Amino acid sequence: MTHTISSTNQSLQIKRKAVEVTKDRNGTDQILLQNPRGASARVSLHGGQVLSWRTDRGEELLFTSSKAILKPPYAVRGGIPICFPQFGQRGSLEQHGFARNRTWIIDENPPPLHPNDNNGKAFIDLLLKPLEDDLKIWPHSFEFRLRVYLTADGNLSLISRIRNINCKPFSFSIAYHTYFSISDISEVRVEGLETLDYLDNLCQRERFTEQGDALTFESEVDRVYLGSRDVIAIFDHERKRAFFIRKEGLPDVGVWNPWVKKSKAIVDFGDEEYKQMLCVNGAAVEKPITLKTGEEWTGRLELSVVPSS
Ligand SMILES: O=P(O)(O)OC[C@H]1O[C@@H](O)[C@H](O)[C@@H](O)[C@@H]1O
Repeated sequence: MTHTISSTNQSLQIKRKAVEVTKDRNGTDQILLQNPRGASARVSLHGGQVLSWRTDRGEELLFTSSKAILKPPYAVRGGIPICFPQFGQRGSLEQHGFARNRTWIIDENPPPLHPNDNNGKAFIDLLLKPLEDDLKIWPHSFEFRLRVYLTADGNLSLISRIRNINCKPFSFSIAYHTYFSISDISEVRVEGLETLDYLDNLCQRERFTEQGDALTFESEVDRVYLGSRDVIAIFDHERKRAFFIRKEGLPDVGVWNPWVKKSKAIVDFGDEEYKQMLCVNGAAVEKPITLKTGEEWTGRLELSVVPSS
């Protein structure tokens, strides 16, 4: 970052690099995205995981556990791990698939996206291809391209393109496992899921229908809401702000908070940290996505934060 004094009005101008690549303490590349107003996002090549998203006032919007294991191949408990090619335990793979545990690369020459998606400088393109060991447990040749993009307004956008590379049709599920930072789980409500059916992981995935006007929290929640609208909101009354989750190609929404007992059983999670985080995940779970040879799927998630009463 450089600081310069403008000769005309003597005001302090701060010039930031839109994209900077650094190394974390394990030697893994991390990419810092910054927009001209000072909002930022940090992405690791480990897991293609967004680790931080900050406002122009430097306020962190994503939760990371104080007990997170910052050593590959573990996924960091926080930020936005990507669950692919399996969400949860619905399949033969380890929970949430392997993409969050692999090293991605920077895609220097990605195929072009829709022009609007290039409208700015603060973005990075990542690429994951299967390793030989991955093909043994999931024998499908794919390319997973992920663009992480910080807009001029400070919104965080994730665009995924998954392609079948010349192999038999395959199916996958996917989720952006987003750990939102909140003031207190008892003070938040989620809107946009009312009247939807959901599968309850706490009751062997039994199907229920959401009855309330908005979702509030007073015990463990582990659900997948089915076929939701494309905008979901999380209102944080104490912090007087709301997150908006806009999604395309991701019909379902995972909602997870481990509450008291489960928190104590998770090694990389503090006993009391369930109060400060809520996972609301744009996902395609119930109906897996099938790609024939040469076909590509695109999914988008855009996160924004606004003041609210
Ligand atoms: O500990 P993991 O593998 O990151 O998973 C955390 C949670 O992720 C949620 O999405 C699942 O629905 C929960 O059942 C799970 O406990």
